[in-house]
Amino acid sequence: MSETKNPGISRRLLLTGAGAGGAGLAVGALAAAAFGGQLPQKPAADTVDFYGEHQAGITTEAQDRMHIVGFDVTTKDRGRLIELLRDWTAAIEQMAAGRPVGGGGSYDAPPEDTGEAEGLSPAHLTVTVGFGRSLFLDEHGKPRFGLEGKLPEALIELPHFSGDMVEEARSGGDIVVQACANDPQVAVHAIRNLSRLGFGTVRVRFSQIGFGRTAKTTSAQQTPRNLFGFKDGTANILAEDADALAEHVWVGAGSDQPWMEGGTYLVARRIRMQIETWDRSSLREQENVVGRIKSTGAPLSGGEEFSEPDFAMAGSAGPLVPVDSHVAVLHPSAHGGARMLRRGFNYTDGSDGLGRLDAGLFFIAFVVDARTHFVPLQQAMSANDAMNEYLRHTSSGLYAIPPGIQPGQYLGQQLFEG
Ligand SMILES: C=CC1=C(C)c2cc3[nH]c(cc4nc(cc5[nH]c(cc1n2)c(C)c5CCC(=O)O)C(CCC(=O)O)=C4C)c(C)c3C=C
Ligand SMILES: [Fe+2]
Repeated sequence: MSETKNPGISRRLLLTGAGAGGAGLAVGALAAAAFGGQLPQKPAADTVDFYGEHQAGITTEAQDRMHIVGFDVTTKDRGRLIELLRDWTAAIEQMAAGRPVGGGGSYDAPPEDTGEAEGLSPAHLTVTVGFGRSLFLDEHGKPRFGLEGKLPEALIELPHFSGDMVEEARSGGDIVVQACANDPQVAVHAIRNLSRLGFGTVRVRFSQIGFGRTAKTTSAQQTPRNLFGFKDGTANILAEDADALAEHVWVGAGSDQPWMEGGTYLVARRIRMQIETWDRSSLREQENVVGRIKSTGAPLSGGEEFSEPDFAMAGSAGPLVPVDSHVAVLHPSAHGGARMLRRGFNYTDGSDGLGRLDAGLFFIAFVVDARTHFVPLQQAMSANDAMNEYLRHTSSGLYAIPPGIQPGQYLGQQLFEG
């Protein structure tokens, strides 16, 4: 990764005095200026465009690291919420370009940027912001923030699925912020600085770090592996497939809420994987559960990784791809053609106190409508999927992801001013 930020003067050089003669206050003031981005900047490499028709972090190449946070809004003041969205937009734009947050600041005030990304590559940082149903309606069903009439029909309360062990404190939230990067420190820095800007307006409800991507979103990327050791993302919707994106991911012009045109819906499920049990199961069992060959990712009916599974091909004891295998249960042919853009991450969160790792998949998918593209699939999965024996769903969330913006606009402007 290249080091491309604030190449003029490094903060360490300034603070040690080695680069500026050592006079405390002058050095400090100069450091504050450099850190605030007031010196000439070279355009950073390793960046992903922040502005565009759609928000970054959806079809843009899946990075290796993620930090996702659900926030609850603590203010009742619509103007303050909009002000925060403006501040976040400015900060995200700066961080995505590899610059520190803020515009300088005073030496006698806390630095505007927390500093831990200084000197690092922007690492293809993307920050994606969305809104939960609870931003629109309070617990009594009363509109919040003057958003009456703005709740999309598709922004439903996700139902309880059989076997769910969902923890409320890890689920939902008024606002979701997904930061992805190829450097964990860059992703954490982004979330930390947005949380800091939100002090007094929002509070963190849940936070999850993912350490390895479990999907590919462009044809150039290799298919990664999940913690079951299987290739994951083989049949994903890719950025190059504009027709599939238009049909299954992007909200079109016919939606009940014009502000969502060009947006999408993010489904989040924290799924703990019973990896100790999995690791004691035979390779035959593992492959029958997934419906694919572990080493190559090819369907059990034959071919190579990207061959279509043949669910009718018979083996000696029934179909070669078992009817209760994950691939058979979730395949579009079983769901009226519905597909999703998966963009999840492996996670580990220490141990559970019983000698087992708390590890799994933080499942993230982007869909045009969860009522048609997620709920029926999750219902089928919880009823019929052999993989269930090894899974426990511990969180759940659905968020409306507004479209992208142009310079001068703020994230969510279509909702608040549309
Ligand atoms: C309801 C949606 C899905 C959940 C939840 C889910 C969890 C989950 N998946 C794996 C591992 C694999 N999934 C694979 C394919 C696949 N999964 C879903 C949906 C959900 N998965 C779909 C729609 C598909 C594609 C089906 C198809 O078109 O063939 C695969 C196979 C490789 C691939 O295509 O990606 C694996 C492996 C885990 C471990 C998991 C929960 C922890
Ligand atoms: Fe899956």
